[in-house]
Amino acid sequence: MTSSSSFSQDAQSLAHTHPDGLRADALMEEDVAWSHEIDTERDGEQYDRSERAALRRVAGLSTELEDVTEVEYRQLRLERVVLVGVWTSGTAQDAENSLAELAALAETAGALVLDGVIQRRDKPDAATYIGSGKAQELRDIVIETGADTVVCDGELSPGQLIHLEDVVKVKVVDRTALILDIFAQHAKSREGKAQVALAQMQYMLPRLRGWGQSLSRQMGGGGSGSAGGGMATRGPGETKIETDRRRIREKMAKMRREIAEMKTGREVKRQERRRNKVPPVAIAGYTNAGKSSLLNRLTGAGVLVENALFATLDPTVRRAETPSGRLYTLADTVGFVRHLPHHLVEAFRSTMEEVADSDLILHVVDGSHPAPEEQLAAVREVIRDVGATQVPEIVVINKADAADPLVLQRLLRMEKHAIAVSARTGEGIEELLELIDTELPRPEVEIEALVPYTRGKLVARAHTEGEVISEEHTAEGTLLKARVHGELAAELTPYVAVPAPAAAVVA
Ligand SMILES: Nc1nc2c(ncn2[C@@H]2O[C@H](COP(=O)(O)OP(=O)(O)OP(=O)(O)O)[C@@H](O)[C@H]2O)c(=O)[nH]1
Ligand SMILES: [Mg+2]
Repeated sequence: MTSSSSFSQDAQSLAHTHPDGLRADALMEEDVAWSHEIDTERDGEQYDRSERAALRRVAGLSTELEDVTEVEYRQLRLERVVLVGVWTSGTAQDAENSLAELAALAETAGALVLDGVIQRRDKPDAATYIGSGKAQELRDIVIETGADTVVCDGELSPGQLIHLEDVVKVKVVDRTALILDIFAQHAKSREGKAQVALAQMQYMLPRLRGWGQSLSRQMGGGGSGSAGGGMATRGPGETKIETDRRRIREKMAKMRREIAEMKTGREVKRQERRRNKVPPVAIAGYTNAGKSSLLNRLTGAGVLVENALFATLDPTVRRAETPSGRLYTLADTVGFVRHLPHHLVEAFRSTMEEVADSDLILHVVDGSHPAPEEQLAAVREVIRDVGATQVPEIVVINKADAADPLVLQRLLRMEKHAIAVSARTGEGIEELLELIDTELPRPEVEIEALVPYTRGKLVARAHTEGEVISEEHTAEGTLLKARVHGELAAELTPYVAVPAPAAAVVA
């Protein structure tokens, strides 16, 4: 794990203030339910005996490298993790896909995945996420593999995290913490960093561990024992945790103010872009679908227009040109992921507003993924969330080079507005560019004007901001036939030779 990772840092920095680690002192509802759960635990009786008899091991999750020297090197800096999921519904394949995605997330965060297990249950255990017996087995796997962290495939309550940690005796993190960590590592802009930090604090706040009621409950529960620490710290610990909570709250309030200020700056920039009348196109899609690759493919091949005006654009917004010469901006966006932590959806709402504000969405989906339909649905949920349903969408089925042709056919049949491409090989990219050209809203006014050479700038603007139909250099000036936006049309009015017929006004 790199030093920039807060996956480990979070725990470490908090461990500085709390030698006992992270410990919630507020009892959550789940905790209350716990004692009942222990006596009445009957998990999975309706499933196959074999399924509940053992934790189901998911093969092929290990990322252990062949090269010994590299393994040693990685082990120095990576966390060694065991994944655990609760399979409540769907097929075994669904459950394995979910765990495979968790493995990919863990690797993205810089962890080394040693093993993964799934337990079939009606619902996650209220106390320890997986059943208490299975938690003991998990402890054995942790010892066997030498793991230092367990990653759960869901959002665990503060109580569940504590109780499971007490059984497996290594750090337990959940999917939410993992995603927050990845976002923290990847956020580049000041605003993005602040938003993630805020979301992390929000997540951590109820999860700070202190020696409060949870300890006495733990001791009462018996068996699992408490994870180190010492009761001598109980009194002062409670006070300390309160001070820390207050400090975190103050910091969060300060960050909210800062984010609000940054948002104003971004708003100004966006309005500037709007004023330039360059239609914005947003690339959205599930994480790893190939959004950035597509951005590079679409704008990299000499199409990128160098323009000082846009030098201040966010680095992920590029200028591009359609085959017919119309300019548009192409924005890469944060990748979506299933069960995006709620705090993060809130925090990134502003970033995703770019999507709602665009004239066209390129919805990228990985055609080679085992469940592309689910990815499409997950992304659409977020698109709905940010109120972008009215924006036209092109479904770009990417990785056609690696996808099963039958799956591609199925997707193309299902999605009316879809195209199969490969950002890697360039297959289908020409067609996509054409499609963008037809889907982009067209400038509304068609004009024909004789522009004197002294006003050559207007002709240049017609090229960048509108669509030039024809252009002819005459003795008196440029005879221009073009489709432009209202503002430019007004500026061109003095030179209009033949007034545009009403029928030429295109909606
Ligand atoms: N085979 C194949 N792989 C591709 C293609 N496009 C992208 N990839 C690979 O898919 C992976 C993800 O690509 P990215 O462009 O980073 O995906 P992204 O959607 O921007 O991902 P996030 O920013 O993490 O959400 C990379 O390893 C790419 O090399 C493609 O057309 N074919
Ligand atoms: Mg990307």
